[in-house]
Amino acid sequence: MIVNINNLVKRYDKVLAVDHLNLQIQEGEIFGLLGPNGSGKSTTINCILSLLEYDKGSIEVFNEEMSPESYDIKRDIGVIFQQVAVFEELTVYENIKYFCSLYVKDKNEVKRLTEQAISFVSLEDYVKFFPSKLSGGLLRRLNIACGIAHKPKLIILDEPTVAVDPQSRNKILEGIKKLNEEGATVIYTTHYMEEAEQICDRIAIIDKGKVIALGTKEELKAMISIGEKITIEVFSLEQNQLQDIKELPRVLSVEYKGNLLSVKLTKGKNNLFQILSYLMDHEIPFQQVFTEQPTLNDVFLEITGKTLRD
Ligand SMILES: Nc1ncnc2c1ncn2[C@@H]1O[C@H](COP(=O)(O)OP(=O)(O)OP(=O)(O)O)[C@@H](O)[C@H]1O
Repeated sequence: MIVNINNLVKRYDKVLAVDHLNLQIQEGEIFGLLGPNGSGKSTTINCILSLLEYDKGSIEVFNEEMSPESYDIKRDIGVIFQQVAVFEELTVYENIKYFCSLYVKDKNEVKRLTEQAISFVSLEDYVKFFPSKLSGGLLRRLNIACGIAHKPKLIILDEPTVAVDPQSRNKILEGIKKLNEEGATVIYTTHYMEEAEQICDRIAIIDKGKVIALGTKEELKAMISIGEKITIEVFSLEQNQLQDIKELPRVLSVEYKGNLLSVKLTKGKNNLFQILSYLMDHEIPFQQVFTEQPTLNDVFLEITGKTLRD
């Protein structure tokens, strides 16, 4: 067990930010904390790091109780916060080297680790740049390189891709996967469900300071009734026909808006076939057809009644 959180409660005056939260994070996993803004992700991270005092509960990191003075534990943790924290007067290379040398004494080792961190976030072409000359995405990549250069066993990233361009976002996600393959355990907070699906081995969905669902993405999707979403471009549909489709086997809900018929169904064979057969039997013309698996947003919606991106 790398992190063990039991019954964590954290209040800010009247706001209950973390509400009896339990989490056990295993060695070697990329663990996602997925939840909307204000759900308590950053507060949980700050409690894990003992940067915040909490009201109740216990937190162990590497099987030891975490406290503000746990310097040995903190040495093995790399944290990347949302806010970029680098030195403006140092170049990309010098910044990473500086942060690495806070933990590593041997100069050759610092050089090797600095170069490796640069390659992890693909900043090879920018080593001589000063931070003020970097785009937002490149700056975030530099921030990450500074946090991971000393090869921590546990890497915590708090929403590292918010407002980052797609190219930098992909580099960041690829870098995190590489670090994990090399042995680091990763805690990754995000409100982007696609990212959680893309890189996380297990995901805790958080809402109002509570874990409302936990598992692999497959396990989470199996918790809900929706198995498939079918969307068909249909140009004219009568109310009674819509009702007929609603009554087909396994159909959970039907919506018809702007020439798009959207049908949610439970898992089953021939879901698409039965809907297309109905349209053809009734000589209802249709064009484009899409089918989708449920997303983590559907999981969130079914459990909480609201979407992840309100
Ligand atoms: N310093 C603070 N003082 C008072 N309330 C706070 C403070 N920090 C956070 N909160 C509140 O605690 C709750 C949890 O916030 P937190 O920042 O942990 O959520 P989050 O999931 O990380 O959201 P975000 O992605 O927006 O940072 C929210 O209601 C927030 O307004």
